[in-house]
Amino acid sequence: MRIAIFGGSFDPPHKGHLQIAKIALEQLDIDYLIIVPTYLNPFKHHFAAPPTLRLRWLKKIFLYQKRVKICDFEIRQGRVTYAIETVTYIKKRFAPKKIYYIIGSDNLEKLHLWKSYKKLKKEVEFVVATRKGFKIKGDFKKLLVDIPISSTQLRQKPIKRFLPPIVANEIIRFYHS
Ligand SMILES: Nc1ncnc2c1ncn2[C@@H]1O[C@H](COP(=O)(O)OP(=O)(O)OP(=O)(O)O)[C@@H](O)[C@H]1O
Ligand SMILES: O=C(O)c1ccc[n+]([C@@H]2O[C@H](COP(=O)([O-])O)[C@@H](O)[C@H]2O)c1
Repeated sequence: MRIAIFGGSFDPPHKGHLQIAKIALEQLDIDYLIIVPTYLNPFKHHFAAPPTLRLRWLKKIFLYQKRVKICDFEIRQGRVTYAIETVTYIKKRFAPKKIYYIIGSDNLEKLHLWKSYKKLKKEVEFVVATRKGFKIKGDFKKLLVDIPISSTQLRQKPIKRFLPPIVANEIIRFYHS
């Protein structure tokens, strides 16, 4: 089996994430895309929406996509979880032949600081989604994403057109009422 892992805070999920998933399924030679919401990103200090709510939004969004799995491994840990732990778990659970790990280009600058980076690099092939304002330095497989939105912007301001329609109202209610 060949898979791609797409980890993220998804606080909230938005159309940039949807485009990454769509392009990954179209362009990477994978059987499954495994989306892994964080409990808390190792480089962040807090989340706004609780982990179980972010998990629920993702499950709703991808309900009918058979090649997408939402993995609650990190959320079940109830603490900061490192990508190397998640990869180790996924290797045991699915025994994949190939693992891609998808990140946006904004995450590239600090990628070398991820826990056990050297080991991680041997276990996975990083794939980088383009993001306006963040150049891609290095030789990575790329996903050409062009949705100029971030979760930060959506926490500050409700912009419905950038939200996944099925959960848009719920998300706006959570952050803005
Ligand atoms: N619009 C986008 N274009 C390309 N990559 C993106 C985009 N939005 C998120 N990503 C990437 O998807 C992954 C998950 O993103 P995350 O959930 O942190 O969203 P975010 O919009 O970056 O959130 P925040 O503003 O809170 O940092 C990260 O690797 C991030 O770089
Ligand atoms: O493993 C690490 O050291 C590490 C450090 C920083 C970020 N990550 C992961 O990178 C993914 C993207 O994070 P985020 O918050 O930008 O969506 C998410 O799955 C994080 O857990 C992982």
